[in-house]
Amino acid sequence: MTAVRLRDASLAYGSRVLWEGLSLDIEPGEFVAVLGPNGAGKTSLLRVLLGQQALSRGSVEVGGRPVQRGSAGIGYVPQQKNFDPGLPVRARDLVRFGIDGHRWGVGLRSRKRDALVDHALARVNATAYADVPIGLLSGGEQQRLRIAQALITEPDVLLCDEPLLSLDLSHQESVSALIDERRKATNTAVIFVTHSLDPIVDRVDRVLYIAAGRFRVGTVAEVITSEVLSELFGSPIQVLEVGGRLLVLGGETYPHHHEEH
Ligand SMILES: Nc1ncnc2c1ncn2[C@@H]1O[C@H](COP(=O)(O)OP(=O)(O)OP(=O)(O)O)[C@@H](O)[C@H]1O
Repeated sequence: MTAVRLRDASLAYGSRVLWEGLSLDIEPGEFVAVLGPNGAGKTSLLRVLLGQQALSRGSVEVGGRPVQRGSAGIGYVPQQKNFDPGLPVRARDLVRFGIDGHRWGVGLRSRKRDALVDHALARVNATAYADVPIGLLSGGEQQRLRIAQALITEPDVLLCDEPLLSLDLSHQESVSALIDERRKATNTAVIFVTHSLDPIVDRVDRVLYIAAGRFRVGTVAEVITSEVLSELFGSPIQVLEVGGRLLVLGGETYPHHHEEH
């Protein structure tokens, strides 16, 4: 069954159209990166999939059903803000909220919950700091816990909003490897909003690039080209390959790593 299906979907706030005519099927286990300049409507797309924002037109289904707020079939890693160092919440408490905040968890015995939390912590290699207050952990460690929280209900779809923001290179690599391993192990579809393709370019199956009220969908090689992006932005964009990286100049400047294709 298709993990996410959008049909002729449009989103406008008043007269401002963020995107329109978006038809897209995302398959189980597929890794889709969502790119675009600030304000293009990337987070709004995630909000649509979460059932927090209605489409202006068209339809959206997740797991073959119309989207539902609070569905256990969707895991969500929100845009990162570091936790306050004094916050009296341990790592395991944060992960546990992934169960307690859901109808999914109603009726589960306490021992069963503890076992699920331990398992989720182990899967993201966070057992060693399970009892540490989250505000004392590094950005990368905090991000692992958010991923554990999002995955504890075994969702079919994982939505990530800039999950690598403010992480150093080694944490960017380990967090994206973690997400990639998980989607392969459990066939979870991943929709990953990002400003930089660099850490995930080898992992993504397709890119959804949104700009100027329009969008393009395809592989990195199909979409990240001067021709396609200039047409999308409606102004000259240059995609340059420099030292094995792909640089997009104009519109907004993003460094993109590029593999030989
Ligand atoms: N509920 C709302 N009502 C009106 N306008 C909104 C609403 N939510 C978002 N917007 C506007 O829609 C635009 C798109 O917002 P969105 O957060 O989806 O963009 P984005 O692509 O995720 O941007 P960024 O890269 O900056 O995070 C923004 O200009 C935002 O101010």
